[in-house]
Amino acid sequence: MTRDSIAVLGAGAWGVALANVAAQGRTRVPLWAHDAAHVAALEQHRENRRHLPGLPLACAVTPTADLACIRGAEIVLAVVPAQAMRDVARAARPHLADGAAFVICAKGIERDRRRFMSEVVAEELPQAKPAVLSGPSFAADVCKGLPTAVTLAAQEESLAQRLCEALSTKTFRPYRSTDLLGVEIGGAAKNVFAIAAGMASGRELGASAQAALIARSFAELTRLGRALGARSETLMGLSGLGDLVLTCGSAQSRNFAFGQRLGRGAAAKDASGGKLTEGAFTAHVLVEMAKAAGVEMPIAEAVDDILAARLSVDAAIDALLMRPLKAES
Ligand SMILES: NC(=O)C1=CN([C@@H]2O[C@H](COP(=O)(O)OP(=O)(O)OC[C@H]3O[C@@H](n4cnc5c(N)ncnc54)[C@H](OP(=O)(O)O)[C@@H]3O)[C@@H](O)[C@H]2O)C=CC1
Ligand SMILES: O=C(CO)COP(=O)(O)O
Repeated sequence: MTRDSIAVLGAGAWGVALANVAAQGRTRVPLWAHDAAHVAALEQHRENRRHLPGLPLACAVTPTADLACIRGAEIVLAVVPAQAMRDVARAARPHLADGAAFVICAKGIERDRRRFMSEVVAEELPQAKPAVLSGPSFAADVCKGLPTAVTLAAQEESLAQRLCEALSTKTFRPYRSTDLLGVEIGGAAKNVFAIAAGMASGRELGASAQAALIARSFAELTRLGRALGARSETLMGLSGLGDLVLTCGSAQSRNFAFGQRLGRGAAAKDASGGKLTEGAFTAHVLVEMAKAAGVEMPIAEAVDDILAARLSVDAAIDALLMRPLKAES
């Protein structure tokens, strides 16, 4: 049986990790990067020294700066930062085959137009079948072949199943879903909550506070997800609770590490360490969406207020602790 052909857009840490997954059982996996110098470096070193040092590209992975590399691909994995997804999807439009699966692997919400990634793809790539891959999965873990499970959602269950088959390996295990929005909400929101968890760690608030923050973050995520039509089992699954627990509990997460630096007193503009922190881009639009849906998200709001310098970390902690006592929900 021939396997579906796969091309990957975006050659950062996650793009490389997923290209290596796709390379298993395939002889050629194009890996597109927007920067020709980056492509030359990938070809020369056979690794991404900036974003994923020490973890080599699989032999079948072919770096290229030519977007036409997606021509003929049955599955395209879109692994660029969320705020770049629209431009990349638009540029991909003339090259993408009719009916190809366009799998969103970014975790975030478009700030300017307040759109989920699946909405961006629907607007820019009418010929594509959108899908979403998300869940607890650090790129380095996946590249090292450590066991990982994710959710892979498409509108048609048969497509979700086909995508799971195309991407599963001995150690990378996708579970299928048809709840695209639920998967997207979990992936986008957990990055914002990971910043909050990192701040608590940076302020040394203790393990009890850390657990409370994760549980109350999950309550916020669930409230918003339900209001927007996500399914409970999705929110409680790998892409919701699973990724929230991973990202809020590990300094391996860039969002958590960013929050930790904020908690230790760094200014927001200096706290990323030069790394992509999707939660910082998503916090405000997430809060706006919650307000529009009439959903309370005090932890997400605190993160947004701190990032916009409307509130200090200590004032945000005090404000959260002084909220009126209420029933747990
Ligand atoms: N890393 C991980 O473990 C995981 C990441 N993700 C998600 O995957 C997405 C990508 O993250 P990740 O790969 O880790 O990030 P990285 O920062 O490692 O890589 C991002 C890549 O995208 C490139 N890029 C930046 N702007 C554009 C643009 N306008 N057009 C095309 N390419 C661009 C960057 O190039 P340059 O270096 O030139 O800026 C870089 O190669 C994020 O949404 C993240 O949340 C999801 C699961 C796991
Ligand atoms: O999404 C991730 C793990 O599932 C990666 O998290 P960070 O972007 O915070 O590093």
